[in-house]
Amino acid sequence: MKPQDVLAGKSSLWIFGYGSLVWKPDFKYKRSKVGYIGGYKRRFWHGDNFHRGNDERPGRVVTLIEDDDASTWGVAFEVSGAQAEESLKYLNVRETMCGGYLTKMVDFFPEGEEGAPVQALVYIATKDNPLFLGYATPEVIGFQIAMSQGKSGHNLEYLRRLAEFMRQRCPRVRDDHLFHIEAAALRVVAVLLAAQ
Ligand SMILES: N[C@@H](CCC(=O)N[C@@H](CS)C(=O)NCC(=O)O)C(=O)O
Repeated sequence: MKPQDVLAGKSSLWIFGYGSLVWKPDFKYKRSKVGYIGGYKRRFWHGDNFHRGNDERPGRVVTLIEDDDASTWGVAFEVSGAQAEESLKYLNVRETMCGGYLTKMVDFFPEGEEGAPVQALVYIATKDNPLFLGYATPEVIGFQIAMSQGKSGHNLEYLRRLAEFMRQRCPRVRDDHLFHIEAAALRVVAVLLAAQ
């Protein structure tokens, strides 16, 4: 796949989303497919002081951490021609608000399709990103998410919509990290409501 062919509309580019992109791509695309990439685990280890948090109280969003034994489920979006140009321009702005994400081409395996994987572009926030927060327990992450909000909305919305996507579109996939954090965040909300 040559970039000039994608921009000329002669071939397509697939963009893999695994965080907010699965429920809010906010760019035009030809079609989308649910599926997974191998060699990475999704973790709420990246800070966000814009979309879902601020400088005083950064939110937590997901990134991908290399792990040969892991896979991450999400959605790949097919773009071509003007759509490709517009989506890449848009994502470069959206993702750089969180300190910037690297881009990589990875093998994407569409659900239910036997053939060869599709090459897809993925945005990854690496450990040397200034906003990288790294490991914390589900309780700590859940608390941070329950208490953060930014210009795109509350961090809880980000968490709940990703969890809902996994429950509805990938019901057979086990994602303990995601669901333990969701349960922890909801416990914080319950305590705050009870204290009112
Ligand atoms: N690269 C991730 C997106 C990670 C992510 O959620 N990035 C934040 C920026 S740090 C975002 O787009 N937030 C938009 C929002 O929270 O509405 C994906 O493939 O879904």
